[in-house]
Amino acid sequence: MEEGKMDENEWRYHGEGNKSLVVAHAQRCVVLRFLKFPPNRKKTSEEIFQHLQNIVDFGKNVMKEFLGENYVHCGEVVQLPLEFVKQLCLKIQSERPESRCDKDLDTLSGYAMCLPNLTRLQTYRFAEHRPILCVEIKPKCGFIPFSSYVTHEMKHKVCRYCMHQHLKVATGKWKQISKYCPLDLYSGNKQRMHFALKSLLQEAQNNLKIFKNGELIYGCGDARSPVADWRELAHHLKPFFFPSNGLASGPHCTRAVIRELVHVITRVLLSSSDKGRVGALRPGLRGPRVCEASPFSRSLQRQGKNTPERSGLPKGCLLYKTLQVQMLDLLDIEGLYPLYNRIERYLEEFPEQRKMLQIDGPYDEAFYQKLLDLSTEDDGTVAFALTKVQQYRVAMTAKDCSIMIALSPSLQDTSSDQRPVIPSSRSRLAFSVSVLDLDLKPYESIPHQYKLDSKIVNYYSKTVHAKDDAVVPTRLKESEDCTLVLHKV
Ligand SMILES: O=P(O)(O)O[C@@H]1[C@@H](OP(=O)(O)O)[C@H](OP(=O)(O)O)[C@H](O)[C@H](OP(=O)(O)O)[C@H]1OP(=O)(O)O
Ligand SMILES: Nc1ncnc2c1ncn2[C@@H]1O[C@H](COP(=O)(O)OP(=O)(O)OP(=O)(O)O)[C@@H](O)[C@H]1O
Repeated sequence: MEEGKMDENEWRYHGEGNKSLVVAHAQRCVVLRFLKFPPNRKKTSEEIFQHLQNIVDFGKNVMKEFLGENYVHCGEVVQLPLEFVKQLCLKIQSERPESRCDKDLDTLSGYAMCLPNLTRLQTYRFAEHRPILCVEIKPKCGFIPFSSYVTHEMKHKVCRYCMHQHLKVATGKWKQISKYCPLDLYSGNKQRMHFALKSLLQEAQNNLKIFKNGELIYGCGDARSPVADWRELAHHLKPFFFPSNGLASGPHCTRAVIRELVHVITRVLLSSSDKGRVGALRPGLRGPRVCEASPFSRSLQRQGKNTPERSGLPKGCLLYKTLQVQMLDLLDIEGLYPLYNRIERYLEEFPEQRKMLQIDGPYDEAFYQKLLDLSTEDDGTVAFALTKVQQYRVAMTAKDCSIMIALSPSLQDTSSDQRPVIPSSRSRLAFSVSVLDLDLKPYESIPHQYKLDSKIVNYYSKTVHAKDDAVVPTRLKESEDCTLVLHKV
């Protein structure tokens, strides 16, 4: 990056989350990722540099090890001219969703991360004119806790995502409950995965975005005003998936194109890359494979089938690896919180030890090695508490990351396209899979997680489950066939 020649007009607003804002270069396949902070919570430039460097180091030394070289793009910290950042901030302000404007872009430090633009990933000499489709999925936590510290029985039956949905709707974050259940996506069972992906397409919330040639074409621009127009989406998808039923327009064509998308994404998600040392992580215990709140499993229950066919994920695929990292949450927040308190008490007595405990980094090889200790026998030491707390932070990071799938028509001549390909009705699609938002969750957020967990479960138990016993839930009427739920257009 030639910092002296930075021109804000060459960059455009790309997207943002709760903690960072991303701008994309108009021509080159790179993005800048800036940190965001609540107004008045200003950090020093040195603190911001260190925070960003920690993100890069954590990606390199921990997440690349767990998830594999090919899936993780760590980027680098760059220093930008302050005038450029100031002008850029002014330029993009009007494009920011209102719901994200409670935090301001950091314009004072001049530091940002420079990363490949994963929505336009051109790693292997793509022909410039070839369209690129990119599907971003934030799958969230894919397992039901198996820890014996769990006190709420409901947590052994219903997954956190499905419970949280009800609280989110009650607090106005989203308008309606999604039929998506992460356990369906992580099941490895194609039928369940198709159902999960269709559910995401029906109610994207912040779990699904689709980009075409780097532009957001589907999913949430603004968290509070999602648009779900399948006809328009199908129109965008036609260069990639010509409907196999031969129809060029109309609702049947739309549905056929969407179905193709779902099938291709499922195949890509099940594809494997052998890299990554996730073999080192074998939590062993597993909770139930099915969430009782998932409309898919409810539908099976009604048909008298209690558990769907076992499929399981192939060991090399990104979903499998991500799930293994999520399962580093061995004790659940209920078992973890007392250990956090043990560290807090220790730090009260020996505040100078914080650095030595590596709570705020460095996230180096030594930090990674300690994460591999999966023992759950508490010997009462601070060392044990620390290992479990750090594993929990890493697990929470994997529960909140996103998966980016880039698809592009492949040339017939395979020698010029080294990426793996997947057949579709229109052409063969070269694809790449990456993971993003791998910022280690802060130590300080543990008390918040503890409170939130209890709030989610209590709300679900008191309101939803009580009602559930009495009446059939509105989200799943008897007539609904879960395997074929398609949005009417
Ligand atoms: O707690 P959750 O499950 O609601 O997850 C938060 C996300 O909400 P979601 O459930 O995806 O709607 C939340 O996403 P949104 O800002 O709501 O889009 C953030 O990703 C948040 O992470 P952080 O505090 O920014 O590091 C996430 O918080 P963490 O719990 O991952 O720290
Ligand atoms: N390298 C990248 N290439 C393309 N798009 C990206 C890249 N990194 C981030 N984005 C886009 O920017 C959005 C926000 O980025 P990111 O998820 O890192 O923000 P965040 O604030 O850390 O998220 P969260 O709300 O989960 O804390 C992503 O959802 C994605 O659409």
